[in-house]
Amino acid sequence: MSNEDVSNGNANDADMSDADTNTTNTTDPTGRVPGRPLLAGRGLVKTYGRSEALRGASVELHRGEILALTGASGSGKSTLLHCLAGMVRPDAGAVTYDGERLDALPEKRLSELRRTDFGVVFQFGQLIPELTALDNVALPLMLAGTGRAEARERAGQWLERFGVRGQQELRPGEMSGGQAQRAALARALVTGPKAVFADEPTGALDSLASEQVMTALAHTARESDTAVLLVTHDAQVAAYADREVRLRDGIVAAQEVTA
Ligand SMILES: Nc1ncnc2c1ncn2[C@@H]1O[C@H](COP(=O)(O)OP(=O)(O)OP(=O)(O)O)[C@@H](O)[C@H]1O
Repeated sequence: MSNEDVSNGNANDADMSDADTNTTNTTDPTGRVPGRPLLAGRGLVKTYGRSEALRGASVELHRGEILALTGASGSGKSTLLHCLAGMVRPDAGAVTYDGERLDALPEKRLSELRRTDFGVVFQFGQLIPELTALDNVALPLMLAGTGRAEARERAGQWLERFGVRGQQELRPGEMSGGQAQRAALARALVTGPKAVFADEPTGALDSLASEQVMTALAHTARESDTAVLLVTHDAQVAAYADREVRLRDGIVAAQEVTA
């Protein structure tokens, strides 16, 4: 089931109120969920030099929802994820997080929000190579003020939960790609974020490791009502999402229910 051009806003529609998004109690054919989204981008435009990465894309992410962003290489998926995660400021349009205009926040408040409310997982290299898996996962807790012993204990529980047992004292270079990626997920989730941004989290993994990572991510998201924005090229990975939004040339070309 697919709906063409259902969600491209225009930058003038960027301001969003509850009334905009709360007009129905039924899920529409695109799978869009009623009620105020946790995170929304409206009419997002981002240009790099002569390259128009986003040309007015709009997308909504709800609590507990796993949303796959798909599309050809260069269609703007990562740029959209970066705008929604507050890592890149759009040239036009609005990003609203929990009722607050994210794109207009001062850098200090934005960094704080990213630390407290968001988790990120990328394709490669986000673990600190000098630290063990345990210390990598404990780090965000320590940065948030948790003491080292408690942070390490909680990190150990998260690693266990993600099936990283017996390798907690290994450094990332000593682990398999799948184990390292599950440790990276544990690190993204250990602080209890409301939203997780995963850009090709399984891009460097074989299909078994990819399945293990996605199962762990989907399970935790459901259990803790965490919203997940997932950029992927892989249809098998996108199948873990509740909904798929397909980008083409910087705008939303289609969205459909996948679950
Ligand atoms: N930091 C940047 N500097 C210059 N151009 C950029 C930058 N980031 C993205 N672009 C350009 O914007 C367009 C969209 O890129 P983006 O990475 O968002 O697409 P994508 O769909 O994630 O691609 P891929 O699947 O290949 O990762 C591309 O033409 C890209 O070259």
